[in-house]
Amino acid sequence: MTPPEAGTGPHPEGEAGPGDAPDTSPLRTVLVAAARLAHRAAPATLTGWLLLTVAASAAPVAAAWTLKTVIDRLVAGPATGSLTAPVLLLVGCGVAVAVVPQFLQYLRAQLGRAVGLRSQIELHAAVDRFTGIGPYENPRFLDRLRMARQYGGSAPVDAVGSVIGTVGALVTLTGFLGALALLGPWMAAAVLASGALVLGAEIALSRRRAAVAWTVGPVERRELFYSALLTDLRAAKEIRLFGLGRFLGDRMVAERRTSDAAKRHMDRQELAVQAGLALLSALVAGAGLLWAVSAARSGTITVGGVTVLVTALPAVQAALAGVAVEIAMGHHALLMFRHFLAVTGAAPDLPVPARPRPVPPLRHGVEFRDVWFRYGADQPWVLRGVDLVIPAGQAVGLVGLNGAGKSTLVKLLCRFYDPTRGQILWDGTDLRDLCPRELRRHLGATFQDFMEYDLTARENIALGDLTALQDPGRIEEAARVAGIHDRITGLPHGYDTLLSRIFFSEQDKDDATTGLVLSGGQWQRLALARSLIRDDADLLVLDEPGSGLDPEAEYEIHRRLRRHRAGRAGLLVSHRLNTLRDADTIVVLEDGRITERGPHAELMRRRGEYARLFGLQASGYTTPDDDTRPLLPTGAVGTPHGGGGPS
Ligand SMILES: Nc1ncnc2c1ncn2[C@@H]1O[C@H](COP(=O)(O)OP(=O)(O)OP(=O)(O)O)[C@@H](O)[C@H]1O
Repeated sequence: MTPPEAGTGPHPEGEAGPGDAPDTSPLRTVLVAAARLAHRAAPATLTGWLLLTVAASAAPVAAAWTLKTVIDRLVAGPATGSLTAPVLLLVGCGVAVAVVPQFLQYLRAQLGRAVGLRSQIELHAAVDRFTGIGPYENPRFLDRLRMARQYGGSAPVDAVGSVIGTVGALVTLTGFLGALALLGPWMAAAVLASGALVLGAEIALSRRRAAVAWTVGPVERRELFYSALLTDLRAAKEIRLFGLGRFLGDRMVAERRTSDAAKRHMDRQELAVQAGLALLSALVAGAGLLWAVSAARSGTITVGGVTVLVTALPAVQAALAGVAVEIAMGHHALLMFRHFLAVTGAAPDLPVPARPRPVPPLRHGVEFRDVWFRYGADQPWVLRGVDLVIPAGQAVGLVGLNGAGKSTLVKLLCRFYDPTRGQILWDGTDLRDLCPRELRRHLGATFQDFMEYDLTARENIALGDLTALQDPGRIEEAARVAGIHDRITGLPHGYDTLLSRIFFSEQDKDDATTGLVLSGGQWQRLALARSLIRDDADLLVLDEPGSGLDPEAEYEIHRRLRRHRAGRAGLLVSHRLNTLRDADTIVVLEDGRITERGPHAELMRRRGEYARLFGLQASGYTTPDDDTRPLLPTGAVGTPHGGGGPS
């Protein structure tokens, strides 16, 4: 059989996956999306922030002009009018300048919290929409996801804040620039020119900052990986045993040095540009001050005019610099927010029909029809033309060497990926035409790399079907079949014992029973119970369900599972061939191809790969002199017996 030419998935091989598309959406669109997110999160807070900012920005301008009036009236004498109203206005402006920033700070923090929460909800909803697990294996997508999580909450507030800040700065700027233009037009022009320079430089810097953040992303991810390894409990044993602490620590430090070097280079560029701009502003302000003093001496402007100039000059410069910084910050925030939009707006990883067909209870079986699969266009074929039927009510055992493609076949069956070529049919309907969520409700599955949840024993089991949370009977029944019921009832709080090393609350600290941890095999039984809780599952998929169990426990569990499986389809993967011997059909997968199939006895008679592996395993357990009869029950792991057994 020759391999097919191309993929048929939603992202034909070689094309970008979800969230992979380059960042090309116009910044205006990104800004509108950021403002909409902020508005969805806290509309009243956003409006309050905008109004107060305008008020706070107008106050210094009003104060400067009022001060000019007060000084000019003081200099000219009482005949020029009363001082009460302007002084009261001056006091009012002073109070506003002092108090409003505190409220602004509160409103910004409040908006930050609301947007942070909203963005987390929307991000997780977007990720939850992915049907398969392919995106999690795409490093580019993972980087984007990390950026989306990091900036999804803060970037919209920064972006909207920069617009509001710019509006505020423009209010101040217009007021003072008017004063400057009236008193010294050339000075206004010089200040504006230097402001434009600052603005251009800040935007260029912000582009550069965003590019640096994106390039150091993978470096930071590797650093995090090494750092997490160094503090991971599971890694701690090997790290100590093999003396890897220094080696991993050095790698972590090397990655940090690389990212630090890139950031330091960026900081130095920023320092040089900003120091130059600050010097330019200082020179312009100095020249303006000299001119104001000499103009007052010659009587061109009044003393009040000088005060307005002295206030306006730095205020205009500060406002211009403020506008530049706000725009640059907003620009940077928008560039970062694109990652969030790329994730939340990502195309589906696998195609889901607009009107999926209902998933009926399995009546005939699941069929793999000429299934070819590889993880990417540049990867080798993992499954090569697999034809396989798992009939309803029957068990199929799947056997093969490491890397033969067994777990991949299981992943396709759960529709975590679609076949690159060929079809998987549920009672004749392509899995791609069914609703994935509904399909999975018909499956019970235990994976090789099962999860250990830091939750109570009850929750650990009920996660397989949340409706069971209120039904202790179902949880206990699943635990019994998985052979973990007795162990759980012996725990300090029975099914309510927290299985975790994490303290979830302050009270937990004083509870000696918190932090209880099960053995590997016991965790595996819990995972098995989790998949068995779906008592209405039509298809049970067990990928190495007993790899962590002792032989007696595995024998016992397989005996119970046989009863539990009765009437439903099952796909059982195991390297311990003896546990599969009573499957209706055993299938041997070699390098992605099915090379043998049939019941145990027939395969043993055929003396092919299955018989060879079975014999190898059996001879590893017994020697001609061994007498195992009293030690293990009939049919237990490692004591193959019966017709067709190894000779
Ligand atoms: N996410 C992945 N991306 C790329 N290649 C993968 C991925 N997962 C598995 N593979 C490759 O696919 C092949 C089959 O792997 P699979 O896990 O299906 O084998 P298996 O038969 O279950 O092996 P084992 O008995 O060791 O569990 C292997 O060569 C593996 O390297």
